Amino acid sequence: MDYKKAYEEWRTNSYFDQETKNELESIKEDENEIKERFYTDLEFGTAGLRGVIGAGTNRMNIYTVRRATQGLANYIHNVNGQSRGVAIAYDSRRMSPEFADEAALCLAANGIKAYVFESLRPTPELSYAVRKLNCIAGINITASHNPPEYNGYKVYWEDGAQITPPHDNGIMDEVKKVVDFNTVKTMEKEAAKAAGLYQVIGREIDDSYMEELKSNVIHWDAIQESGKDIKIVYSPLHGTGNIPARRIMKEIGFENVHVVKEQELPDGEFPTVSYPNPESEEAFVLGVKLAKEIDADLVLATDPDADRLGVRVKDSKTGEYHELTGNMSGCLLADYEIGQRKAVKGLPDDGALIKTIVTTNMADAIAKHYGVTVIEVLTGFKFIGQKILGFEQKQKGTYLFGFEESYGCLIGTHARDKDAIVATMALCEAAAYYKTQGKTLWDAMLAMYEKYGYYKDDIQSITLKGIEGLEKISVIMEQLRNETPKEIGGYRVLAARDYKKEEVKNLETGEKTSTGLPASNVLYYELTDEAWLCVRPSGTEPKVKFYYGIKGTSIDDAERKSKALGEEVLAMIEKML
Ligand SMILES: O=P([O-])(O)O[C@H]1O[C@H](COP(=O)(O)O)[C@@H](O)[C@H](O)[C@H]1O
Ligand SMILES: [Mg+2]
Repeated sequence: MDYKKAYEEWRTNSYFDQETKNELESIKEDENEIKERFYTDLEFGTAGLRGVIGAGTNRMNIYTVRRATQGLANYIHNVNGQSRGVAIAYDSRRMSPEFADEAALCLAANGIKAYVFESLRPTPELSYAVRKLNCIAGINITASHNPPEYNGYKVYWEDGAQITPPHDNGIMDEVKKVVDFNTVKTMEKEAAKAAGLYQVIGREIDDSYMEELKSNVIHWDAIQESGKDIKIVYSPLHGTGNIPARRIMKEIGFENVHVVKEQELPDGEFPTVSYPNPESEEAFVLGVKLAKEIDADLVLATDPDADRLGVRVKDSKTGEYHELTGNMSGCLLADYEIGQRKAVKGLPDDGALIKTIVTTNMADAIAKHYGVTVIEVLTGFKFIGQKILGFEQKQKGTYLFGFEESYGCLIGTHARDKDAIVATMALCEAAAYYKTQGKTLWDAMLAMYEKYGYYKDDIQSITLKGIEGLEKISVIMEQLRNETPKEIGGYRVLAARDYKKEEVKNLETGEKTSTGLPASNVLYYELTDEAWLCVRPSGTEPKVKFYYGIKGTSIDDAERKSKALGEEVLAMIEKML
């Protein structure tokens, strides 16, 4: 893309507003900034569009949001779905309500009805609303847990999952075809409302969403018995979780919930953290502080769009609060949900647990224990959603549970994206259930290690921003791709999977087989002693991620092995930078 030409167009064309032009004027001496903003169009990644808010083609602003929506509208017309409408939600970020309205009014101007939530809502509720309202698609304006300068645009198809092939490519192609901004339609809100093309939604969807969640409770008896004794600290991290997470806990019988006041209200600047990711240590500082003051059993935090649930659980022996990673809380919930479902009503013959290629191998051990099939997909909850649709259509299988490496799981099939509200509900229920057995969630976690093995998984992510960062990430990937390591951290490489080439190479025999998954820029090394390492560029943040896992013989052994491999991985990264 000729970035100078694009920059000039945005500065001079009467289509763009004065504020945008002023912003662009202020960078006229900064060649690099101009290039960063205009060298490309913002592209769809793991979870739709995500970018820094500001003027430019590679930024999130009303023009790029309208353009993406015009492409979506064109695609909806291509498949003749215009009569079904599109559900739209947004989070607590800067510009989120404005972008939601821009999307709605672009759709309306294209004759497609928009159902817009009256105020902020979680991602999983939007996913639910798409199916509930029989919409053809859905949009959520959110950049999840990214830093405050970001916003984003998640796109859902009629099944309630984020777009995957063929719709993602179809939509992206339509977006690319929108080259002239004057072909992007919009209309006035009052006119859209009068024409019945802009409908506000809220309460009815909230109520039925809550009912759907509750239908997944297995042990009402346990909640009744010990729910009120469990003390919970909860933080919505300034996002959308506050109302729904508290509502579900209250409605199922957890009354002893203490909200982190400083993080209670929606605020797109996320003033108490540098970025609102429950996976970061700082997100839990205030929550754990409050937990210690009141002696809480668990600390929960949802990310701004409430699809990730972060967890800390109290160790009754030491009084310490242990972090549960996404893998750990995912396993805890998988074991509880599948195990208790089996005990209470039995499992379907074709029950399946869905994980991604970077989810812990403990998931496989759990599935094996309950005689359940494991299905592996690429990173991105959308691929788990895609499997659920497959089960509904023609593929054999019944969805039991699905989870990722990062925080994110889904209990039930009401939503087709990860759901931190239902996860909050299930985790509280599990805490109540284990309490009736005299155990804490941490005890349950320890019991799982004993039962399934001491799996420990971790990640090292390196942030590499901008055009230069992208290039570095691509150099790292190519370097590894061209020179397969024979050994990593003292473990021999048994097989190297190159998901881009869709190929698994057995390093001992030289034999090549297929990965069985669609092409994706991911490298995966199977190591001796059930260890592994996987490298992929993030599709939501300017990062390259190194995921790894080991299996130990005790907690201490696993800690030691994981730390050692982590150091080796860091040294490897250091060398490549
Ligand atoms: O950011 P969220 O909570 O929407 O989560 C999104 O990004 C995560 C990380 O993706 P990546 O490793 O490509 O950055 C994905 O696992 C998840 O499925 C996706 O919805
Ligand atoms: Mg999120």
